[in-house]
Order: sequence, then structure tokens, then C-alpha cells
Amino acid sequence: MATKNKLFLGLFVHSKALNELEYLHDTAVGVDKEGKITFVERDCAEKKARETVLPQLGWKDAEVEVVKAKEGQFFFPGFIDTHIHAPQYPNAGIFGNSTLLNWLDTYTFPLEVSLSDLAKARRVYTRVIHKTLSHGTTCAAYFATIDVPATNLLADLCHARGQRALIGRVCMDEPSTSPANYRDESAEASVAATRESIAHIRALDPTHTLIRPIITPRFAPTSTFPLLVQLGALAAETTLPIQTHLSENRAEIALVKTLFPPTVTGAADDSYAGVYDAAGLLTGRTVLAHAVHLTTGEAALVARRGAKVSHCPGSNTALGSGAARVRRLLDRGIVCGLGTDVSGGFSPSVLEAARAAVMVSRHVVFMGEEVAGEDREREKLSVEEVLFLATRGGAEVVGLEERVGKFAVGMEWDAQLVGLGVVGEDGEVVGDEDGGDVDVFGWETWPDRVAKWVYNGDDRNTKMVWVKGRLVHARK
Ligand SMILES: Nc1nc2[nH]cnc2c(=O)[nH]1
Ligand SMILES: [Zn+2]
Repeated sequence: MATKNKLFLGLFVHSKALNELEYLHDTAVGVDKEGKITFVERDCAEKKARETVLPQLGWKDAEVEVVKAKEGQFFFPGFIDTHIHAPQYPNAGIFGNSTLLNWLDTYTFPLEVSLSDLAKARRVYTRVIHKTLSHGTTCAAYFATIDVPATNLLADLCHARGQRALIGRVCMDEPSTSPANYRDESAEASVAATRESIAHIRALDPTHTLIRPIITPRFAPTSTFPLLVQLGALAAETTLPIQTHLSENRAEIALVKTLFPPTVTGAADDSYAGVYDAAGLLTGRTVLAHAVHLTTGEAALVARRGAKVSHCPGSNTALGSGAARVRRLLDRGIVCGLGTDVSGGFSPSVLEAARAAVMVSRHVVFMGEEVAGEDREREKLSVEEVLFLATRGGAEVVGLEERVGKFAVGMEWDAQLVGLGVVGEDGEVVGDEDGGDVDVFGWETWPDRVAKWVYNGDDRNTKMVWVKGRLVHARK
């Protein structure tokens, strides 16, 4: 909870549309004690804000905290990581040459099972929350583990530290694919454990101001069909969001076809998306990670159901899963956001995921087969587009588009202050600001500066971070 009314002054940059950033220069933004934006005044310097805007609101000047963006700095909406595995953080960068299915067995399941040790879970979760906040992630959709106490601890830590989060207790009960020491005893036991975690989060944050539960079948291959169906029913009963993985890797897709023939699911065909649909898991509140190899029919089904996609380009490259054709999804009206997918992805930074999304979209252009009449150049994603995915797109993916993702009256102040290195006449960076690898000489346009941030920025540029008006990170 923010304790004081706040006045933010300077340049604000946010997405106006998928391919358009808006630059609000010399602007004043007021944020009340609840963390809500109460005014956005353009062409409003500090004097005018203090003398005219604050009195209108009945805010006493002396009680207002003022934060000014300096030269080379701008406010930007907080990033939304629509897909990240908190317990896998210690494995970031450790994947060798593995691909999804052997990576899960070799690296992932053993680490996740070990986090039932709550001291270890606390250590890992404290660090991943700190790390993601320091990279400007104000909201994350986390997969936890199957362990209820450790999952609840992740919710507690996010709440205490002030990070907005969706917390999913992982469900997996299929004996042929889930390790004996890391699986639910039955579909019923899995649902009961999920209900326990939901109850804990409801008690922690009854109005879901910051933390909300999310129903989390790991993915089809580690689930029995009854489990998927029961989780679909739980989602319908509770109206909670759902997160899972879809069509990430070709071997995974083949496995789904053997485990879920139409005789099991009652679906018209053996498509992967069709399995989730048959279980009632494809909804407008569903976050589907990856969706790399969707058939045209599956993409149409996902679009019809209004399910959302978390694009995880870093992970898809690292685990050799493939290159998702994001433009194809966007063209169909499928809402997309970005996911780091730590530790399939090695970086906890959404800025890095945005950069990877740009690069992967270029690989799509030059690796794909030529199809007559298809303009492959259109597959390229721009800086503006990936920043939209990182903020407004992500907000819609996790169902928070009415609350976060842009600067407007009534929205909540989830934001980051970004600082770039300003190079002075002597060739040295001005002042004591560490701009990291982003050097601005002063002749660049603001769109060019933002592009420099996207391509060369890192957490050294993330100076301050707020969630719902509360300062949750300040770079030392
Ligand atoms: N990237 C990724 N894909 C998965 N599919 C099932 N589990 C996982 C996971 O932990 N990470
Ligand atoms: Zn994942």
C-alpha cells in the first residue's frame, strides 16, 4: 500500500497501440495513496502542478512525494512476465544441449521436488522476486511446484515484497511421465491440493489486490484426462484464470497424440489444443505458453475461445523448441504477451525477452519456406510491438488490462523509471548515473533512445520500480 500521494514529473512513454508508443513530455502524473492514477496533465511543469493541480485535488503540497525523471530518464509501465517458473530460477543458464522432455527429467523435476524444503524454497523465491523486480517486472504469472506449503510461501513472499503475481500450484498426475516422487496421487488429490492453495491465497489477499491464484495443469503429457477435466470444472466454478503449456516442442506434440487419442478425449481430432478444449481448459482466462507449432485449425480454435498466448522466445531458442510465428497469432486476433519461461529461458528479464522476440521474428523471416503470395517481411516485430507485448499485451493475457499496462486515470501505478547514460562533452557519462551499455549522445530522437534501451538495456537502466504506488525497488 502506498502511504503518500505522489506526483511524478517528466517524460512518460507507453503503448498507445500495438505499433505505436506515445511520448508524454513535461507531464505530471498524480498517484493517490491507494496507488491509483488520479490525473495525467500534459505540459505541466512542477510549478504548475503544485500551484494548480494539487489544490484542485485537495492534496497538501507538503504531504505529496515528488519524483522527477531527470535528463535521459523516462517513466515506463512495469513489465508483465506472463510465464515464469519461480522454483526453476537456480537453473537459469543450465540446460546443456537438452530439449524439452529430457530437460524436464534431467534438470527440472529434480530441482522442483527439492523445493518442498521450505528453507530452500524461501531462499530461491526471495531471490527470484528480487531479481525480477530489479528488471522492472511488476507482475508475474508464476508456476510454483506441486508442494502446497512451498506454493503458499511464494504467494506470501510476493505479497510481502509487493510484487503483483498470479500463483499457480502445479498439477501433474500421469504416472508414465511424472516422476514417482513428484506427482499427485490422483486427479482428486491434485484438485484438493489446488483448492488448499487457492484458499490460502484468498485468505492472504481476499480482494486479489496484488495476488491471485491461477489453476495450473503443468501440461497435457503429465496429466491424466480426468485431471484436465476436473481442473476445467474447477476453473468454471471459481472463474479463476488457467495457465499451462501448449505445443512447445515436436516430441511433446507426438506424445500428446499417443496419450490423448479422440477415444480418450471425445474430441473430433487428436490436436493438442483440442485436448485442452475437450477438458474445458480453453477459455478467455487461459494463458497458453509457447504455442510454437500450432496448426491453422488449432490457432483458429484458440482464437475462437479467446485464450491468450505467452510468447517465450528465449526459452524456445534455448531448448531448441522452434520459432513461434507471433504475427500469425496477432493477425487472428489472439492476444499475446511475453514470458521469460525461466529456466527454459535463461534470463529473468522481460526486456531480454522483448529483444529475443525481435530477433526470433527475423529468424522466422529468413528460415521459413517461401510460400507464394505470403509477405514474410510482415513477420518482423518492431521495437514498438515487443514493448506493447511486454506491457499492455501482457496485462490482457493475465486479465489485468483494466488495471495496469499504461498511464491513464483510473489505472494503477505499476511503473519503472528507466535511465539511460547521457554522454557529456568530454565523452564521459554525465553525473553518477550508470547507463550500462546504453549511451545517449543527445542528438538521438526519443524513439531512437527507446530502441537503444531495447537492444542494449538491462537492469542497470531500471532505476526505480513501483507496484500499485509502492516503491518496490530502487537501484543503489
Ligand atoms: N518450458 C517449459 N515447458 C514445460 N512443459 C512442461 N513443463 C514445462 C516447464 O517447466 N518448462
Ligand atoms: Zn514454462
